[in-house]
Amino acid sequence: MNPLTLKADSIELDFSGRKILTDVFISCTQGEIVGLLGRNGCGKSSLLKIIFGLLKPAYKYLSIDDTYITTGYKNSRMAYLPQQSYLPPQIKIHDLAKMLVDDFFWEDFISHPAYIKHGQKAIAQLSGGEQRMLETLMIIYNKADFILLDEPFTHISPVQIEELKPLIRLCAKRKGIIVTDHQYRNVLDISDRIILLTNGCTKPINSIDDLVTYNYLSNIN
Ligand SMILES: Nc1ncnc2c1ncn2[C@@H]1O[C@H](COP(=O)(O)OP(=O)(O)OP(=O)(O)O)[C@@H](O)[C@H]1O
Repeated sequence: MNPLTLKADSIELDFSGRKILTDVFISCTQGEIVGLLGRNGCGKSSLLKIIFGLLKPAYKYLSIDDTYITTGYKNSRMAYLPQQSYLPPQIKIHDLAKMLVDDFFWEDFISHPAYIKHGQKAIAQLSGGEQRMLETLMIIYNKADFILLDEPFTHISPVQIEELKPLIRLCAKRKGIIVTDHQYRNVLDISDRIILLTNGCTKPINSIDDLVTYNYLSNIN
């Protein structure tokens, strides 16, 4: 089957007259990971919410394989990891996973050390990092064609980030993934392409020097 392509184009968002997004184009094809970088408050989370359908902008054009779609969440085309934890505190990980994880990935999920250790616990019994790891796994192992990840590495310790990155890469063999995180080196590591959001506009990044040119990095370190 041919890989599908998600496109988000001409997005315009303002909050109380303050322009946040003015000239946005981002695409993602199944099989690739697109890294979305940008300074605090530039609109990365807003953009992912618009694509998923949680935030209504003044204007947007969203399509999958050039067919217009109204929201990403409809028909389970997309799965979304929000910046803030989304899990209901009293539900057991195993029960949530049964609803979220695709059969294709079930064995991978239940053989992960985080599930083996915490699968029978309720969310409220987990630390912030344990929660983040499990909610990220449940999203990347969802059956959706496209995955939107807002800060998957936050609260996760370095060793576990190194374990998580190859799993995200592996999932991208079947899915298109858009990921944003302030741990830009981890984003660079796993991404096939980088898009920078700056002054409301998206800029394709061709080299790390571009990140300095656009004032995302102060120097290359
Ligand atoms: N519901 C809202 N009402 C008003 N302003 C908002 C709302 N949500 C976000 N904003 C503002 O819009 C801008 C973009 O916010 P957003 O959360 O998308 O940025 P971000 O790039 O994800 O930031 P960070 O990297 O700090 O998480 C910010 O200035 C924020 O204060």
